[in-house]
Amino acid sequence: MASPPDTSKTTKLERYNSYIRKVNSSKLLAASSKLLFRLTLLVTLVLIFFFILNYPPLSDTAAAAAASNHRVLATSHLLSSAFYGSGASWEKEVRRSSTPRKPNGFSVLVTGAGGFVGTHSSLALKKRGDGVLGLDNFNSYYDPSLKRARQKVLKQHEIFIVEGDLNDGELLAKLFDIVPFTHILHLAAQAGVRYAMQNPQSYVSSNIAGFVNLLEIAKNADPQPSIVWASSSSVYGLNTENPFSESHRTDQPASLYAATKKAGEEIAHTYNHIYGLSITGLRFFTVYGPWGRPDMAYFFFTKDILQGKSINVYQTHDEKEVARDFTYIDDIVKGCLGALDTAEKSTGKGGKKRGPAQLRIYNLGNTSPVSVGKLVSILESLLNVKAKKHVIKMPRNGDVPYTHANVSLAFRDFGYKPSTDLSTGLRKFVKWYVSYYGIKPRVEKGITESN
Ligand SMILES: O=C(O)[C@H]1O[C@H](OP(=O)(O)OP(=O)(O)OC[C@H]2O[C@@H](n3ccc(=O)[nH]c3=O)[C@H](O)[C@@H]2O)[C@H](O)[C@@H](O)[C@@H]1O
Repeated sequence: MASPPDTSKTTKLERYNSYIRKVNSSKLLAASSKLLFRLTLLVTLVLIFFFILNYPPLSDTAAAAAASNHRVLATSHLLSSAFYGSGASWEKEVRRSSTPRKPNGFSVLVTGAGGFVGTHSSLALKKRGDGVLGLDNFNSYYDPSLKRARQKVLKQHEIFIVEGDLNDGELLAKLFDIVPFTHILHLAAQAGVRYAMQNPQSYVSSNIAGFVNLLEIAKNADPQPSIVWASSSSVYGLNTENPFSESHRTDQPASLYAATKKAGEEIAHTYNHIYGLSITGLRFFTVYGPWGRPDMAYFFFTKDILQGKSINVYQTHDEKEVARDFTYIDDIVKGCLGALDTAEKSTGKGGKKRGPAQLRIYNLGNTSPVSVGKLVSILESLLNVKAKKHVIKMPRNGDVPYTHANVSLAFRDFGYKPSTDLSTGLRKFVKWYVSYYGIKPRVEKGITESN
């Protein structure tokens, strides 16, 4: 009888193989569950991170605004690189918006296009046939819904705002890859004199680091654009000569805000000197008007007076009235366009200077200072409400007692001639304010009576 084949060896081998398979599969299982665990942990951490960044929601209080502002800047910086320009349609929008409609029209990058002066200037440029591309990070220094409402208006006029931060070099470089901008109107900034004591870093980040970043990109661009940018009357600081002329001292800033704007003027000198960038700085004097900034006195006085809240009216330490050369937005826009129109071409190419380039500084004011007390009484009559005034000594918060512009240089070079007095300008502002916030009936009488 034939003996059955000896299978003991193959059985052993099979058992051994099956053992190895089991070990391997349990190792695989362990490894994949480890991987799954790590992945879950990562996703949870990312979710927590974004939750923290976006919470609490926007608040009115200055402290919350400060924190929130920083968060938004940080998020916008992180997100913009990841999400901008994610497609052909985005690039198409960028090109379409920045293409001029008239022959020899400009192609202007307007930074801070969601801001007060940015919105008005963008509209004016677009209306006359220039191409305009906006850039804004929509931070929450003041109510972002107002910036979004301005963005809507720009969109209706076919102006596209790229959402991103000045400090995002990758984004800026990409924009210059797509569009050969002829000009930059640089209005993005951390504004406000008093807020600099609460959030000093935001001034350094926008007004210094952001400006340098923009100039770095501009100097490398081919063609190099001409640059017009917003400085501030606050650079005159403790200057006592009157009215303020561009030749007066600007080395005694009274606030960090003023110091960062003054730094911007010096930085502009450097980039002009080394790289041949054509740069014009405009010293704005307390700009006001429809679609204005809610952090400014005329704006929050209006809100507080209507709500029956008291307002603080500052006076100097020797009990004199505090006054400002309040300048209406339409005059400022004319000044911006005049500066753009007379800006010469930059002379450099690919980061190299090829000859001397234009470097200018101009005051854009109203040439007629008005006391804060008078501002309040104009508002009272327009709003038809008596203000609850607290006259107090100006806190030591960076404010200066008085501003007054001499604008003869801007008049000489581009015919700048402010034409709106404070009462007329405030009436236009109040008209806009009540219609924007839907409170027209209460103040209709005041606006019509003061017509
Ligand atoms: O022209 C400028 O350079 C600056 O103008 C404004 O700064 P400021 O003139 O201080 O404007 P507001 O903050 O609106 O103050 C206007 C006046 O009201 C006074 N004020 C402000 C706040 C307040 O509670 N009470 C009060 O009397 C201020 O002292 C000042 O005289 C802007 O906020 C700055 O961004 C800009 O650069």
